[in-house]
Amino acid sequence: MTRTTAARDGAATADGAPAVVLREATASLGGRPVLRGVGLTVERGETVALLGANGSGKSTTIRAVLGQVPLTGGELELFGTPAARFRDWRRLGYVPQRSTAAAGVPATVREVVSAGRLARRRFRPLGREDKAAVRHALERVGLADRMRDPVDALSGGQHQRVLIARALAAEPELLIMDEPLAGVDVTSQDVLAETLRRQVEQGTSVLLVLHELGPLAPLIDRAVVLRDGVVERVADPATLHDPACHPHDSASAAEPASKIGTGFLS
Ligand SMILES: Nc1ncnc2c1ncn2[C@@H]1O[C@H](COP(=O)(O)OP(=O)(O)OP(=O)(O)O)[C@@H](O)[C@H]1O
Repeated sequence: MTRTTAARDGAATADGAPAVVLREATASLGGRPVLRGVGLTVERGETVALLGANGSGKSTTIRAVLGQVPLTGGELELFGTPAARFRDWRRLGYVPQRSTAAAGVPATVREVVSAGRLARRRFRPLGREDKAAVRHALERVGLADRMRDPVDALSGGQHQRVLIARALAAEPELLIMDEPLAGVDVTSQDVLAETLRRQVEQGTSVLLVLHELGPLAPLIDRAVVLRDGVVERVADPATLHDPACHPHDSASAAEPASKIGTGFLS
């Protein structure tokens, strides 16, 4: 069964509403409008990339989906429920930008990943099933052998893998990631791509902010390109390397389209 078919079949189940529907969403930060009418849908089982230049509103959009930035207008629905009534936040997993998470925290790899399971347990002690989920998540990202190490002893790419394992340990139905490849070497990028591919195969919906498509390109179902807080374009994966997808990328204006395959809006 193809991923698309799986998603379609998922949509036929009782709980088949899209993972995310954002309609005409507006939001302000520091008194300034940052989102100016963003529309975005992530169907069940779909992987959607948010692209756009620096400051276009990508992180703010996903923070709005996570309920961290209040909407001043428009609508947000999660799994078919208006955000104001949505309580099942454990269905969402979040991988923040690396620089903002777990830096300087005196914790082991296992403790950080276990934290991803705690919300699901409503902060009761972890049971056998939880511990197995933590180990499984660490195996997924190739760090099972480092679980007793302090997170501060890891490289940047390994650190990123820990944050992804933390989100995976909660077994989310929707995984939201903010620039998961930023500052990550090619080997770790490949590990992350493989981890994500297996997750998507199991039906997880994914919304992620990217600057570089890199090894994640084959996983992307749709790319939503933001500009100045509005959706400038929704691109089909087949056109992702089309220079028209990123008209504000100075490199794309200067180089032939065939050279743009390795980067996107960067
Ligand atoms: N806490 C804040 N207070 C005020 N303005 C903010 C705040 N956070 C972000 N902004 C502004 O909101 C706009 C959108 O920021 P956002 O982080 O969503 O952009 P982005 O597309 O994710 O950018 P980047 O690619 O640089 O990460 C920017 O102009 C930014 O300066």
